[in-house]
Amino acid sequence: MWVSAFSPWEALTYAAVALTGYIISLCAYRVFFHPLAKYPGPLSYKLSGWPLVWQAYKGDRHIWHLLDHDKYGPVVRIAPNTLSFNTTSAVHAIYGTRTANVKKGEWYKTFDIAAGTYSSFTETDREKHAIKRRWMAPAFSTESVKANEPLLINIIERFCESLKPEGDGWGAKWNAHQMGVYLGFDLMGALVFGSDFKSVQEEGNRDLADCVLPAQKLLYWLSYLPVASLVRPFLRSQLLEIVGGKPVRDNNRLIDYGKAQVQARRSNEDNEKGFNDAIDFLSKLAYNGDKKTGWQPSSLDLDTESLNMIIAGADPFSQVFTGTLFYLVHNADCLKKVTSEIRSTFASPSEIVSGPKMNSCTYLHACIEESLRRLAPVPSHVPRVVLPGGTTVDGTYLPPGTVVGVPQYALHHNPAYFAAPFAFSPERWLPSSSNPQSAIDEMRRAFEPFGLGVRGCIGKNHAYAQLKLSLAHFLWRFEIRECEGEKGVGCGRPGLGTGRERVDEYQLWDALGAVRDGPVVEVKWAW
Ligand code: HEM
Repeated sequence: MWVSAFSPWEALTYAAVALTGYIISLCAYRVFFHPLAKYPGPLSYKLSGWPLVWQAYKGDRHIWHLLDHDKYGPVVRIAPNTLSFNTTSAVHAIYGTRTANVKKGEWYKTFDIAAGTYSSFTETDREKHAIKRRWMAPAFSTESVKANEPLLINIIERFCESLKPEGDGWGAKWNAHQMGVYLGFDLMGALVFGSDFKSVQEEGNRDLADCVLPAQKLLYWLSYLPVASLVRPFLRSQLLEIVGGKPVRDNNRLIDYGKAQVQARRSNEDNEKGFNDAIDFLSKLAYNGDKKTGWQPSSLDLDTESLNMIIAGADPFSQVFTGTLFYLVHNADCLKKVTSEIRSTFASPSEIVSGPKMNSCTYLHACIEESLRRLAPVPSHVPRVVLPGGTTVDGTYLPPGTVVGVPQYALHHNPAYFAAPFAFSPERWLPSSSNPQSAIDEMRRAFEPFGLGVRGCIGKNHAYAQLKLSLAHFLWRFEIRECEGEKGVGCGRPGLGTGRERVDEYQLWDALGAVRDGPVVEVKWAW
């Protein structure tokens, strides 16, 4: 009866009016009455989360964070419910304190769920995460780093061997980004699975290593979709393989490789009886649980964690290894200093191991720190959600449900903390009469390439060991230069996009890690 009071046309008109009214009220609420209404930011960010999706899709989020902080100040509203801070006090309040009333939120849930469950990286429940972190700690201890070192050195030496030119002159050109990806994957394959991928040496073996970045890029922008929760259940489906294409298939291939490895461990009786002395992470994790609670990992936990470790470990390593080479070939003085330090410290490659001699290479360490600062390997805001009861950041109360974060790239280039922030200057990390230790300590508070606190990087010790060993072995053996005729690959340039004009800056396209290219280099045996 009631329905017949309206013609279809009238019903459609009323529905359109109601929808328009709803959208106008929502916009007005978000701009004028929302609890975050007082914070500055572009109008488009206040109205909707779609600008973030677009920035994530384009890989430019970190650049927009930096530009927005330059324009609007230390706190910017980057989405209706999200604030970005650019201060040391905020980074410690949000990530660094065990008592911070925040947790990882829904955003993380898209990443490795296709493998079956949440990993230590994506688990949002604080208790469950603490269990996983205790379970994984032995694999990431200092002893474990030392025990794995011969394995890593073997892979690094093979990497150097495969780059060695035939004669005394300069060898064939190679793309440092690509070779860095293969080295990173080979190192992590050995650590996580005990596998010898040989992706550096054999082109036919590069299939899996080539999967990491495209898969990460896809998951990154998908995770920002306002409808991400609707997409998640389909991540492992054939439908998404058709719609998402190669990146989805790549992600699934990585998962399948991990699953096969887990199954091999699970069906190995020696392993089960504890007879296997393999030191790879998976062997360590497969038959150990959390001693405190008695929790034991399921096969799904292992599938997911192995995927997580290979991605979380391989890509940032490659990024920093290649990025350091980029900044060294573009800064001849730094290259000269670091090579002479390495060659005068170690008499031969067989001496290049972790220990007092490596620790004495302070310039090498400073070059790595400076690359970590410039690259900011996880360059954008990684979000935390405020829990019931709210929290206070930089003197302002934030209500429960607010999403907060500090973008690494913006913080690492904040002139309030780093003088000449776009200069590559390892010297800033070394004490001298004009650079007292107290100033370095203060600067270090704004330096967070591995994150901070309970959700900070569990692989930090492994990462430093891998970076130092790889760079020291490589630079001991080789002279390196950018290839004539291929100069500028990886550099910024006018016309490349907003914020990408600096010619001496290694360009990253943010994908939680980062897509990048070059430099194209050639090497010569140094001895
Ligand atoms: C240069 C190398 C590396 C950098 C810059 C880096 C950076 C980071 C950052 C910033 C986070 C926190 C992310 C967040 O809050 O969302 C993180 C977490 C993590 N990283 Fe790394 N990482 C590196 C190497 C590694 C390696 C080698 C491994 C494994 C062997 C690893 C495993 C992990 C794991 C498992 C987490 C999650 C920790 C948790 O939430 O408990 N990372 N990493």
